[in-house]
Amino acid sequence: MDTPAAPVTVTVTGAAGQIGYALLFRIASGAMLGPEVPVRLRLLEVPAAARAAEGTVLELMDCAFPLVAGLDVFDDPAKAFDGANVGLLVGARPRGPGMERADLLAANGGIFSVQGRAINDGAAGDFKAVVVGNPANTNALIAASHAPDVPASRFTAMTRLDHDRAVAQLAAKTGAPVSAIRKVAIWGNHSASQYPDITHATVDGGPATDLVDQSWIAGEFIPRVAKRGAEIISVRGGSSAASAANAAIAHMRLWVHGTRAGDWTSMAVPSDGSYGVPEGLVSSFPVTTAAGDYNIVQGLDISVFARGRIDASVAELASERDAVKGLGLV
Ligand SMILES: NC(=O)C1=CN([C@@H]2O[C@H](COP(=O)(O)OP(=O)(O)OC[C@H]3O[C@@H](n4cnc5c(N)ncnc54)[C@H](O)[C@@H]3O)[C@@H](O)[C@H]2O)C=CC1
Ligand SMILES: O=C([O-])CC(=O)C(=O)O
Repeated sequence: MDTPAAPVTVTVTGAAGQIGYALLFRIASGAMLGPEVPVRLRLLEVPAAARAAEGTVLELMDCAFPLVAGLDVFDDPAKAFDGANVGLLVGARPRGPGMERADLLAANGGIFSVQGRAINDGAAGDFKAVVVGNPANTNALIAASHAPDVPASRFTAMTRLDHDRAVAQLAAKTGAPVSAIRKVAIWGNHSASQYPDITHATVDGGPATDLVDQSWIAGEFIPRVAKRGAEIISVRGGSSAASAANAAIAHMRLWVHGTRAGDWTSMAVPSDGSYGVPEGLVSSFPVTTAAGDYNIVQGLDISVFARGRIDASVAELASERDAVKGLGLV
C-alpha cells in the first residue's frame, strides 16, 4: 500500500477577500497540489476581517473535503506563516480615493515587509510564495528583501492571469481551442506596461504569427491583455476574482508539478540578468518548471519591437523599486 503524502501547510493571506473566497475551496479540493496531497490551510487576515475568515472556515468544514488536514485563522503573520510550505500572498491594501502611487507602495510595503520577516523566521525550508496582491512584483521584492535567510528565488509574483488572458485572446482570434496553444509569454510588470508576447507561440504546432498580423498584435491583442484588469472592473463592477484565483492555483500547481513538454508558463521571478533585465527586479519571464524548481527560458530571439516593450515595463519596475528603496522598504 502507498504511504499517504504528508500534509502540506498552505498560508493564504487576504483570506476573507474576494480572491481568497474563490481560492480556498479549490485548494482544499486538491486542485493546486493534487488529489493525493492533504493540506493544512492557514488563513491570515487583518483583525477586522478575521471573523469573516472564520465564516469561510465554517463553510470549508461543511464541504467535508477529504484532503483538509487543518483549518486555522490568524491575525498575526508570525503564527500564520509558522511552518508554511506554500504562501499565497493575496491580501493587500487597495488604492483608495486620493491615494498616490507612493502612498500605495508605502501601505503595501508595511504589509509585505512584516510578512517577509514572518516567513524568514518561521516558514519551512522548502517555502515557496506567489504574491498576488498589487503591486505584485514590487510587493514580492519587498517580502524577499525582509527574508534574508530564504532564497529570493522563492518569492515570485503572479502573471499567470495575464498569460491565461493572452492564451484566451489568441484562441478566440484564431478559432483554435486553448489546448492547441503553447509558448505564449508575459514579460515585465503585472501592469498595463507588461508585454504579452506571441512571437514564439504555436497554434496546433505552427507559428501563431502565421495566423494573425502585426497590426492585430500591436493594436488589439497587447492592449486588450495588458488592460484586461481594468476592462473586468468596468464590466463586472469589481476586479477579477475567480480568474485571479484560478491563475494563482495554476502558478503554484505548475511550480510544484512542472510545465508540460513543449510548453512554458509565465512567472514574475527575481531576475538573474537574463534578457538584460537588471538582476533582482521581480520581472515576468517565460519559465519552465520541474520538481519544484523553475528556470527562465534562455536563448529566445528578442525583436526590436519586443526589446522596446520589455525595456519600458522593466523601467517601470525599476522606478517602483527606487520608490520603495526611498521609503526604506528594500
Ligand atoms: N496579480 C494579479 O494578476 C491580480 C492581483 N489582484 C490583486 O489581488 C489583491 C486582492 O484582491 P481581492 O481579493 O479582490 O481584494 P479584497 O479587497 O476583496 O480582499 C483583500 C483582503 O486582504 C485583506 N488584507 C489586507 N491587508 C492584509 C494583511 N496585512 N494581512 C492579511 N490580509 C490583509 C483585507 O482585509 C481583505 O479581506 C488586490 O491587491 C488586487 O489588486 C487582483 C487580480 C489579479
Ligand atoms: O487590475 C486590477 O486592479 C486587478 C488586476 O491586477 C488584474 O485584474 O489584473
